[in-house]
Amino acid sequence: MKIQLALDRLTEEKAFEVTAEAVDYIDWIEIGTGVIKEYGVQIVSEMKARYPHKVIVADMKTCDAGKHETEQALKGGADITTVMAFAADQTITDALAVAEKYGKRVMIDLLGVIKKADVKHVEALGAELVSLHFGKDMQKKGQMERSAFDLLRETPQLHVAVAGGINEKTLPGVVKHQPETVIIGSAITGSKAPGKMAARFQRMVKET
Ligand SMILES: O=C([C@H](O)CO)[C@H](O)[C@H](O)COP(=O)(O)O
Repeated sequence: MKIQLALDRLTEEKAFEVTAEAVDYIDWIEIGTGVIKEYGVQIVSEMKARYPHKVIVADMKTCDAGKHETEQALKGGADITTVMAFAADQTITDALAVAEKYGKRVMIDLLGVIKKADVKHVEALGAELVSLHFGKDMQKKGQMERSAFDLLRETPQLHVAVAGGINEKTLPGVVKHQPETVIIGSAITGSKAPGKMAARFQRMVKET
């Protein structure tokens, strides 16, 4: 199981500082949506230049202009870019076509999706990687339900990442479902010792 470090709500300086501390214990580095909005795709390029051997995820959360935004992210150095599942079919297929051209990937963000049929639909469009996502604002009023994974029951071929308030307490419940990737943001970036915290998550993932 891989760990994707989500760099959200951080200054550029802090994002690189946290990454430097945590990088040995994580697999994928995500440049969060807000960080991209603040600094542009340039920060994705800088992260790739700094860590060429790491998979860089640009959390673009594209919901329109799929071709253009996917080009921006992947040409900018991302290995994976995110597109919202609720986007138009054309947005998703355009993004997937660009990713194929570059030999890279699109992660379809299932934020807000509640029907298995919608997951089947994005799979039918060609998606192979999705993220089960309990959003930041949703986290203000609760946490990911244990039943969240039911959404993926009819699409077992999909590669799955899981995100949304994952911390030391909730990680075991997530790991039980054996997603390929756990996306962890604030539990690492908000820690006083991000490196130690990332190492702890790595141990937990390996042991469970
Ligand atoms: O995608 C995310 C969110 O929508 C903010 O852009 C986060 O990367 C994801 O939720 C992981 O962060 P934490 O919830 O802080 O672990």
